[in-house]
Amino acid sequence: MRKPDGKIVLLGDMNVGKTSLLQRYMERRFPDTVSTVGGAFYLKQWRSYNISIWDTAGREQFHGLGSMYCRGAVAVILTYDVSHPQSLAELEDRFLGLTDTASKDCLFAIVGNKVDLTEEGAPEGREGEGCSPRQAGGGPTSPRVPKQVRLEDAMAFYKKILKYKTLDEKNVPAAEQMCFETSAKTGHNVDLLFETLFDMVVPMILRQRAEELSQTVDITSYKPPKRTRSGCCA
Ligand SMILES: Nc1nc2c(ncn2[C@@H]2O[C@H](COP(=O)(O)OP(=O)(O)OP(=O)(O)O)[C@@H](O)[C@H]2O)c(=O)[nH]1
Ligand SMILES: [Mg+2]
Repeated sequence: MRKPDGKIVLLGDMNVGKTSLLQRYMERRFPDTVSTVGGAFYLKQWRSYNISIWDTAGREQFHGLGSMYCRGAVAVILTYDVSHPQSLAELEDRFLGLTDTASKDCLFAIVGNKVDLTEEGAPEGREGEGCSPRQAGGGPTSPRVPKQVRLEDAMAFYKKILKYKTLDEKNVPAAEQMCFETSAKTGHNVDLLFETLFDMVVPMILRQRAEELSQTVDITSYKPPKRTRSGCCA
């Protein structure tokens, strides 16, 4: 298997729908999930590049693994549940620090999932596609509730991330481009999320490759230093 050219990591509290988002995108379905243990990854070929997408466990007991998964990541998807404000707060309190090991120009996407549960939710055109009978997280008849987390709150968090990373707003994608509301259940905005990120990380992968090449020593042009009689180098 060829080494992946870049790594994208999904982070967020348990139950926000990280595994479901990834399965919706990669397998085009919304199956029952079990709470993730440790982490798992999918490989996605995008143009001529291999991108690994890592699904991590949101459960507190696996927290320590998060920074390991983030090592060298070109993008991190910070996921919350639009019907649970605490899940957005957790991103700042518990998950942002885990991204310190990511690549220095790592991109951040903030994703509010389960928008189908809310009154403003996504159209359910793809409802039922590949769904299993349990349909956890609310079936077609479940009452819709007002959205608990506004997109503006996610955008404010994005700006806090830029501050935390001491990044200049002018040099990074705008909050409007990087904050998404999705539904793994209906598929709303799921392709848009992943494919926007893939397109954004390709130039980063190329830049990283160029940097690696420039750091490679060309041994054919290497000239050994002259030796003096005492055996020291001149
Ligand atoms: N209504 C609705 N339910 C969802 C959606 N995404 C996930 N769920 C449900 O939410 C629950 C948790 O989903 P997971 O994808 O397992 O959540 P997770 O973030 O991977 O959780 P951990 O692995 O424990 O960190 C499951 O019952 C899913 O069916 C969504 O977009 N809408
Ligand atoms: Mg999971």
